[in-house]
Amino acid sequence: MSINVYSEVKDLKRVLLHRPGLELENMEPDLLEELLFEDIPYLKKAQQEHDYFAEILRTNGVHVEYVTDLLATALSEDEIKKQFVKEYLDLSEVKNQYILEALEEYLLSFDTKGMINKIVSGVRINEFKLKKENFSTKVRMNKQFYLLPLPNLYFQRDPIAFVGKGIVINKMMTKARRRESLFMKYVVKYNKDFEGTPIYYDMNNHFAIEGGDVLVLTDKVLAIGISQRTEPEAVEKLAKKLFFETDETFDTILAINIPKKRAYMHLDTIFTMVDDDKFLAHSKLESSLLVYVIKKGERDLEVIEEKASLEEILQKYMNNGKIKILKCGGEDEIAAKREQWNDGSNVLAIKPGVVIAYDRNYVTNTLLRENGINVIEIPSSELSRGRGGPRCMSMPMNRG
Ligand SMILES: NC(=[NH2+])NCCC[C@H](N)C(=O)O
Repeated sequence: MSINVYSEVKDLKRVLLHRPGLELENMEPDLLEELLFEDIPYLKKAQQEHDYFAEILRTNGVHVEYVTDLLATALSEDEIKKQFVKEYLDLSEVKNQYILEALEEYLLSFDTKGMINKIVSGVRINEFKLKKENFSTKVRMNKQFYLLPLPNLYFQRDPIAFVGKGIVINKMMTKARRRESLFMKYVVKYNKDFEGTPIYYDMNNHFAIEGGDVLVLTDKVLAIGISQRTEPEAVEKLAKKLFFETDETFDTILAINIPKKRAYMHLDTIFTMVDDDKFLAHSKLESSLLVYVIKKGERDLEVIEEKASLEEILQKYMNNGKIKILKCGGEDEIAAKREQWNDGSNVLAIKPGVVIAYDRNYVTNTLLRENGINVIEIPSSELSRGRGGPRCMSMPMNRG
């Protein structure tokens, strides 16, 4: 199977998801901020909503894969499984040797699927007794978890990004999510289905980048948000890699400087592509933006600073005078803010002009329809509580 992502809107053929599970039941109010949630979704409903989303994808001809299944296949050999657990624990906050040894033993006592589920849902302090204890273990264990859950895993958009025929394995900005990238790193390395997939960025790099900031506009142009989660150094490194060390067709990156705040989190929180010439964006984004246009020069990157509306910049660099930006929530300021908050701008295109959107954002969805977009709605009362929409919940592997 080869990766093929040269567009945000072309026919979606294969996609990566994670069905939310017990990790949501290990969230409690005191942990919410650290775990990047504002509220606790009700698991049973969240799963029903997620299954509906997956089914809509399937009925539209998209092959759905679950990251935990791909990982289980990758970890089928004991040695690889052990190596994964070691690397996973290295990325966690646990430093105490006795606790590390005990955790390793505990995790490896499960079969592979069970172990992966455990890693995702988190390990509570009361799950097992330490064989060796000392003063520091006592202090360290004065909390609820050895390993915190990964409640954000259902936002498969962020830990990696498939770009062209390769993969960007992200160094994630927050501690809460950093461990997530390891899943697909192991899949690409050890799951035969992904053999030969080139790696364009690795999570061991120092600078952060997250998939929600990476949009593949055409086979030439990428848009990457410089945001709360993605640093300019990471964009620069990726640009050099793509332009000069691969045979990819990309020659332009629009590095869009967006406010470094939670409401703007990733570029795709405020801006998604819905058709060959139509985008949906946060209503406040339209005016003037600073965009660094990174071009493939002869031997080095060439950077031009553009200060104009996003519409003008897209028209110019995508070479399409017809490009139009629709506003999330339309002209109604309150609706714009409400629907933006519930990821009204974060839709997933499955074909040019066909998108999957949360049903709750009805003002935006109506506006999309008035502009000729076919909107397929999915239920959203629980999934939306994690502040991510259909695009955040999915990672395309093949479009075309
Ligand atoms: N691509 C996205 N917009 N992802 C949204 C992720 C939301 C998640 N709770 C976080 O804070 O990381």
